[in-house]
Amino acid sequence: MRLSQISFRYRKRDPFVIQEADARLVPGDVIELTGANGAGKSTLLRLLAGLAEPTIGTIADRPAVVGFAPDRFPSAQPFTVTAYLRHMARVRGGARWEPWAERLNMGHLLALPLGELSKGSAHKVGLTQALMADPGLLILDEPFAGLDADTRDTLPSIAMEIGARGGIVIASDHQGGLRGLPGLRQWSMVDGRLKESSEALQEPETAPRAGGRQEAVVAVTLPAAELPRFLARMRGEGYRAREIEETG
Ligand SMILES: Nc1ncnc2c1ncn2[C@@H]1O[C@H](COP(=O)(O)OP(=O)(O)OP(=O)(O)O)[C@@H](O)[C@H]1O
Repeated sequence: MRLSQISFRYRKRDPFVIQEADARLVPGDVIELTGANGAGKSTLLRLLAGLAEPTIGTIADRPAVVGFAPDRFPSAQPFTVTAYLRHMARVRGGARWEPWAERLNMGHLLALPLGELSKGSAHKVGLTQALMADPGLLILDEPFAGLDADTRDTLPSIAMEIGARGGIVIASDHQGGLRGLPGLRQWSMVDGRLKESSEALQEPETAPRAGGRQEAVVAVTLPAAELPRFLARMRGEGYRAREIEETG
């Protein structure tokens, strides 16, 4: 999936909220998006999800199935959690929501009306709805906000699993909930500009450069078609691995 020089503003004459963002996302990427309040994170996520179109520039090769868990789950709907998830499963062509509800510790919530849920519980409904369709692109807006401790611990492994089977995961996060995941890409929005930290590709400053060094960075060239499987395998073995350049 590729973002080519995308800029976005909500209305003509408004200032641009996103300015000339360029990025390439490949299967297996797990990305953390940070930035100050109002920096444009939610806007960028909505553009990635296809819920808004860039004012300028293009987004190409978006995976066919997108799961999106918004910052504020719209809980003012007259359904119980079960009725809502069943409905969404039908819309998603018979997707299975029950295993996700179990994994996200939602048993005690299923009979409750959506309107009675706390922010964290409503967020779990949003997560289940986003996960059930086995998305090729999973977009999570502040997924850790208000979550209970067990679910906070579960979410990074879910993100890794989706990456390992060739999906792309991007989550805006103030809380560092995905930090420490091998190969995590770190994006930040600063004054409407998208920046990527290249931390994952640098040797730590503390690592001696020769002799008994602790880490090494290697480049591997391989057929493009094998990239998702290769990245997933490396990450599965605990290495930080990501694509660094497009060749040919
Ligand atoms: N529907 C809208 N119409 C007009 N302006 C908007 C709209 N939604 C957001 N904005 C403006 O766009 C800018 C970026 O907002 P956005 O919600 O994308 O930021 P954010 O980084 O997600 O912030 P937060 O961390 O507070 O959620 C802000 O100045 C905001 O006021």
